[in-house]
Amino acid sequence: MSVLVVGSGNVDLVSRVERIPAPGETVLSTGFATHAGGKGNNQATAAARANAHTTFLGSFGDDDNGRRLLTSLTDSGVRPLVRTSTEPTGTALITVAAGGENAIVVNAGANATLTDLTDAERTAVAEADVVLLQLEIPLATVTEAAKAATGTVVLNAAPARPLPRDLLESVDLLIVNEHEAAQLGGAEALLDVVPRLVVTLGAQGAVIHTGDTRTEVPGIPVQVVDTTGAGDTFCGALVARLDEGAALEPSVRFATTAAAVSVGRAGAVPAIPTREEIDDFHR
Ligand SMILES: Nc1ncnc2c1ncn2[C@@H]1O[C@H](COP(=O)(O)OP(=O)(O)OP(=O)(O)O)[C@@H](O)[C@H]1O
Repeated sequence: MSVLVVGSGNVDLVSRVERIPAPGETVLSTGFATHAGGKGNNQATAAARANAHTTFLGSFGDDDNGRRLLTSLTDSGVRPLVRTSTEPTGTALITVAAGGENAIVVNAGANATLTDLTDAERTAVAEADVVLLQLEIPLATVTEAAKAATGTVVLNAAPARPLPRDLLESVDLLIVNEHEAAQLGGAEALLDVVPRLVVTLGAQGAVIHTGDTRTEVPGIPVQVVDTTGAGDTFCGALVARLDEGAALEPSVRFATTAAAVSVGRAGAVPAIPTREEIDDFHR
């Protein structure tokens, strides 16, 4: 069994400030850190740490940030199938104010060059048992991968944007948060096109929609430290369980536990739990 994640990799450059600077203004940072990020990178990491045999297909620059992402992926057990672009590795410049307010500038960089899959890339897509996609790479590539897949196609439609019908028709399972669900026309409209839908509800957990059935999976109460990447942990863990042959409901319960562990810890990638940590959570 195997999971292929086709998606983005970014390096997050995070500066803490007293307040967000106004245009033209310079403020001094009170702390700085860089982290591996991007939804594709995070979700591949989550799937691999949950024990799935995971490959990541993406595009990084020939630069220190790209090498950093590759190291982060391989350290988590992900097999990288990564192009080297002449564009720089994607970055997110994140400014976080003391009150929690933030201002973010994203440069897609190499992620935007992940177009026109090569024969080897199409073969990897076709051979995967589960293909997991998000929307931080060109939409045409997401659609191309969804159509080339022969296994289960899971789309996390984030960040939200209008989706072509032929993409949705290739999706077996759609995962969205409640804002994305609303932006895409609501659960009922989506279920006209996709057979299975999971809507995540933050601390409340998630709802599974399949045909006429609606199943609520409650969130697990935890002391919240940092919710960054909770959605990515949820998606990666969910596909790891699906890939083992588990049904959707137990897979969503497993993902809810994994995401709860991650919100109890700081950061995105550092907070993503291993299989052992997820299994131990209830003991
Ligand atoms: N405060 C919380 N307590 C427990 N679990 C949480 C909490 N917040 C999120 N989760 C878990 O993470 C899952 C995804 O969270 P959410 O619905 O906020 O998605 P998201 O908006 O994509 O997340 P993010 O953008 O913060 O990564 C939820 O379904 C839930 O299982």
